[in-house]
Amino acid sequence: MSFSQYLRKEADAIWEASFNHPFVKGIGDGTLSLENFRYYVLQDAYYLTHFSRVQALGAAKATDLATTASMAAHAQGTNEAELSLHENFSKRLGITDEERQNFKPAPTAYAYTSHMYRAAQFGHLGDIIAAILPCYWLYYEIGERLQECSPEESIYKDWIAAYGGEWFRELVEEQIQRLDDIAETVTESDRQRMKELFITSSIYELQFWEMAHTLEEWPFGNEVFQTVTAEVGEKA
Ligand SMILES: Cc1ncc(C[n+]2csc(CCO)c2C)c(N)n1
Repeated sequence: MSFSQYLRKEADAIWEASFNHPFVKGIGDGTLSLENFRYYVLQDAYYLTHFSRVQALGAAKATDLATTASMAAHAQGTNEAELSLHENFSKRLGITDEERQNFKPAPTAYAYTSHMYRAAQFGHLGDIIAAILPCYWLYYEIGERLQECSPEESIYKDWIAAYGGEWFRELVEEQIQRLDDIAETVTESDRQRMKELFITSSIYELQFWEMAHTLEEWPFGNEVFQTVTAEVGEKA
């Protein structure tokens, strides 16, 4: 069994919980409220900004030029593909620039992106791929599972179409192959760490749906977050 297949198996119960989460089910059957989806879109735009930076850190950590170029292309792709999807949704959902400027990430969005930066800070390219692969792969499997669904809400139809598409499968397969190639050349303790990063990201993916389902907020209010961001010079 390949390393990626092994990780997929180990994460199966967590992924099943994502497939069955009311937010995901609600996209499929169209019962998800637009208030929750709107909240998700705002949090996800924040997530994607940082995801793209982590991909770029992967480009910097690669040890051959072809991989550097490919990871950089992925970082650019996140901006083009994902954020253009978001721009489209934002217009349709009436999200204003002011709302974006005053936006504060919820605890889970902050924790998930922090987890990916941790992999990038302390790990090698294999750690970064292990931490970001569930984002690609889980969304692809969700897209596949929802292909047959035809929710009345056209925003949800477009969301399903985006992740079930062929262009997306190629991106996912490329990153799976990269993970398996790296896994063959590293030590057992490296593989153990990569597994933990993959599982942790899988759990955060599940928590991300839950965050949007519950419209999660910071205890004591979002103002607390202004102090956190001021400390680390956060701009995004
Ligand atoms: C929380 C969260 N997780 C995964 C994705 C999906 N995604 C984000 S970047 C990327 C790779 C390039 O498209 C993919 C598949 C998302 N949007 N939000």
